[in-house]
Amino acid sequence: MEKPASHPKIATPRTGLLIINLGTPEAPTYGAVRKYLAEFLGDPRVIETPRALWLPILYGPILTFRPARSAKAYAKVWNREKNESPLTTITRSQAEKLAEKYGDNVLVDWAYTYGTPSLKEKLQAMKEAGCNRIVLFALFPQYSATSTAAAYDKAFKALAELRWQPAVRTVPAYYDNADYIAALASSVQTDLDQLSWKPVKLLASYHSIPKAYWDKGDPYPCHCMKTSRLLSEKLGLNSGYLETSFQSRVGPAEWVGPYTDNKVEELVESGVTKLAVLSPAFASDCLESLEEINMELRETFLKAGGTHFHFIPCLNDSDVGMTMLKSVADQELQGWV
Ligand SMILES: C=CC1=C(C)c2cc3[nH]c(cc4nc(cc5[nH]c(cc1n2)c(C)c5CCC(=O)O)C(CCC(=O)O)=C4C)c(C)c3C=C
Ligand SMILES: [Fe+2]
Ligand SMILES: [Fe+2]
Repeated sequence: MEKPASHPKIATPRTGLLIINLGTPEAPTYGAVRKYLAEFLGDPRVIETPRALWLPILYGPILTFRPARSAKAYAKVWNREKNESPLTTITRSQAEKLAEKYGDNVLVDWAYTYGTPSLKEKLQAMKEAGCNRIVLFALFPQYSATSTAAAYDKAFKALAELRWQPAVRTVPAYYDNADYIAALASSVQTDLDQLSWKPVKLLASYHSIPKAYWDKGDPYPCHCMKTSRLLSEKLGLNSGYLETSFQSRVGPAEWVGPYTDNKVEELVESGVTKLAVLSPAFASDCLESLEEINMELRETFLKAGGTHFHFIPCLNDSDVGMTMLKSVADQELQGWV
């Protein structure tokens, strides 16, 4: 048999853990947001409309008008000190804290489905660092084709370009994982204990998806409902104290409801003046929690007649959050470390 001209380099074998978040623009500017939205909204996992119909709309009105509006929103929450999006600050910190927890046993890194650092560059770097086994961990607690599958699809596309692929495992959604529910419950309890007032209601607001995707079998809304139910049970709340709603809808089509802004107005009408809101669909605070909930929704609630509003931050890089993320990752690392 003919031998190759030279053998491929063989690094010391290692196991890698790549945490994946959605992605974010590189600057709160029209150009940077346009670039980010073009990649994100160009993904058929996110917008399923046939390309021939969707692309003229995307590259016409959407990418002409939306970047300005979104850039303004990003500017309100931008991390000025580090000149980066809050999603980047938090996701990086989550990866650093996981790396500390695993020490030399696992090479931990992070990447985005859309934008930079990309899955392609990080998978390539991990392979070059000797990772012959890689666990991909999409941080979305509830599964959706639009978030979880989109992330893993992008990773597999990058792997398809490698001649010598690592062995790969993917972390499943953890919407009902006991450690996730316990971490959420602990963060809610800690926050509520620090308030000088008691909320009349607790609202769990999840990012929505188009209703048609649910009708076609995306389990995301069911996962959200289950997270809410388990959280309510874990906290020992009276039935109906924790309500669930969906935010961040885009465009005129029907999305899964009830819509958070309508829900909040209804709550005020029914006499709820003190409200606490959490965002269990995000592992890390982002534009949708920091601006849409903590700024816009707060204003909606107060304008409608509410008196007290509190936003409970996402688990982020908190101690309970990091212990939970490690426990979820550990399940897929079994036998590899
Ligand atoms: C239009 C289709 C969209 C679907 C479907 C969708 C699903 C979805 N998104 C997240 C998580 C995040 N989305 C974020 C921002 C964001 N989402 C959309 C659209 C869809 N999302 C847009 C256009 C944007 C950008 C902001 C805007 O212009 O309004 C973010 C925040 C990112 C950040 O930079 O901070 C997150 C996180 C999930 C979990 C999900 C499905 C379950
Ligand atoms: Fe989104
Ligand atoms: Fe939004």
